[in-house]
Amino acid sequence: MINKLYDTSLSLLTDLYQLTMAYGYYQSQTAEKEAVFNLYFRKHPFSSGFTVACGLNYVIGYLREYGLSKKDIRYLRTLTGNDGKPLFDADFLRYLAQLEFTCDIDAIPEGTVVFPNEPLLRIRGPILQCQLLETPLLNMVNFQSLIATKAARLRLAAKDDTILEFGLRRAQGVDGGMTASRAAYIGGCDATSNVLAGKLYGIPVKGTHAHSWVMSFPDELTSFETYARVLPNNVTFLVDTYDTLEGVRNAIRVGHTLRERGHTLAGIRLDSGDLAYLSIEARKLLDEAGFPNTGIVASNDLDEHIITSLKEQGAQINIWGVGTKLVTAYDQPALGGVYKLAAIREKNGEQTRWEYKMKLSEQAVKTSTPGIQQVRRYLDERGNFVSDMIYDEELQLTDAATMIDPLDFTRRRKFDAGQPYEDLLVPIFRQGKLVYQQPDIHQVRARVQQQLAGLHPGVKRFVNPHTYPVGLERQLHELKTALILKLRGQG
Ligand SMILES: Nc1ncnc2c1ncn2[C@@H]1O[C@H](COP(=O)(O)OP(=O)(O)OP(=O)(O)O)[C@@H](O)[C@H]1O
Ligand SMILES: O=P(O)(O)OC[C@H]1O[C@H](OP(=O)(O)OP(=O)(O)O)[C@H](O)[C@@H]1O
Ligand SMILES: O=C(O)c1cccnc1
Repeated sequence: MINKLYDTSLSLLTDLYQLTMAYGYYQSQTAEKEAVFNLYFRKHPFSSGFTVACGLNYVIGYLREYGLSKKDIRYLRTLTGNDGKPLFDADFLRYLAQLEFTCDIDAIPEGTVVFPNEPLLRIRGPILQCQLLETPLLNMVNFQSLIATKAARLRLAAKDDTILEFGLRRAQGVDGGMTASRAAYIGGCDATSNVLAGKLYGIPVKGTHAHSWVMSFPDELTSFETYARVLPNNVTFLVDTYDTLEGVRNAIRVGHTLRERGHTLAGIRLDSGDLAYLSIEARKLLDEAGFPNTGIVASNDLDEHIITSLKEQGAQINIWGVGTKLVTAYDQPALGGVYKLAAIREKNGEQTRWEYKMKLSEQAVKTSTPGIQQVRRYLDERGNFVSDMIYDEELQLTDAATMIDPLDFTRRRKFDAGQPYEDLLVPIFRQGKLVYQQPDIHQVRARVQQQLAGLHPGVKRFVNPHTYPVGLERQLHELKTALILKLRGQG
């Protein structure tokens, strides 16, 4: 899908330092060393209690087409170092030209609610390949997860109302607009105004009309009459160009004509002023005139907090048009996902064994977790999510397990063998071959709502949400502690 937007190979969509490190691995004969990297984030965006995983579909599309083209190699040949000499030698460029993607990838499916420090993607394979993928995978997963989370929050605020995504004009460029429309639909929007997103992703497209339509006629009534004549099956009038409530009266006048011709006045749209007051007044006018089923759309810099407030004020709005603050993730424009090395397979004579790796940091939250990680989500008897435990697949895990709270090691939870669970990471690629049956976009969207239903309401509230419990399985915790002590020279 992503490759369709650009008439070029996207295999150079990476930071230069990935290529220089790849060159380093190649020249030091370690390029093929098996490694495991994890992609995870450390903090929810928007002070949210949850994040929605999104972007895997792009990752799959990217990796299926992976391979440097002749033009890519020609370009790399032109790169020079500080001394003006070529950065890469011819042997390395030949190696890159023949490079095929052969990694194993496991991932948490799109539409799953996820939490800090859980690997959303686990990449295992030759270290050179894993390294090259750091930047594109982060690029795809960070942004789409951010927007899907914002949209899921809008859905929580709007409850059963319709949400239309109107963001394309304010989005961060062409691809930002496209991926935002996709992620917004997955997160819970019902339709987009972005027609290319409709075509490429199968998202329903919807819209009203702009002020310019009204302004291009001598008066508002004529503009509404003309619109209704041409598009009688798509009538939602923007009523605030001159005077909002007068606009509603004009909409009602044309609504009667539409009705006589067998059509309906589907809606009116408010785009300025006090949306609570105006929607209540508009609702009264519409009801009194016999249009109780005509919808009221509101737009104008909306976000989940304004929608919540408008609902508390009794606003009579049942369709929310949301643009700028959704597609730009206005209050937090990036998710800080990272990609960290967790293990390398070392040779010891004929034997090989995993050597676990971790990054220490002055800040405890920035210390990475080593190991071949999997996430086990424990459920209660009704299928509600109880807690997530990160464990190491290489360590023997019996069905009964103890989870340690990473912020307070004295806090432990025991799960007995009968406790239902689901392991979240599923195989996506094996040896570079896709082994995953991809759900369609509508199934992913439905999954978000199923997942949100599994979360305690406290985790979903906007103000000081409850922290969903995520911990390390005891053996992994002990291994991590031992490794920290060793790296600090105290082990
Ligand atoms: N009753 C309300 N309660 C809370 N927020 C509201 C209410 N009515 C409108 N808003 C929000 O307040 C902000 C109003 O912004 P602003 O003052 O720029 O709009 P406006 O002057 O009415 O319209 P515009 O400048 O776009 O023509 C918008 O984000 C809007 O969604
Ligand atoms: O407010 P947003 O959430 O971004 O939603 C999209 C906005 O785009 C349109 O207005 P436009 O930007 O053309 O002009 P306006 O701001 O003057 O209404 C529309 O009328 C909305 O107000
Ligand atoms: O269809 C609409 O009403 C619309 C589309 C894009 C931006 N604002 C509004």
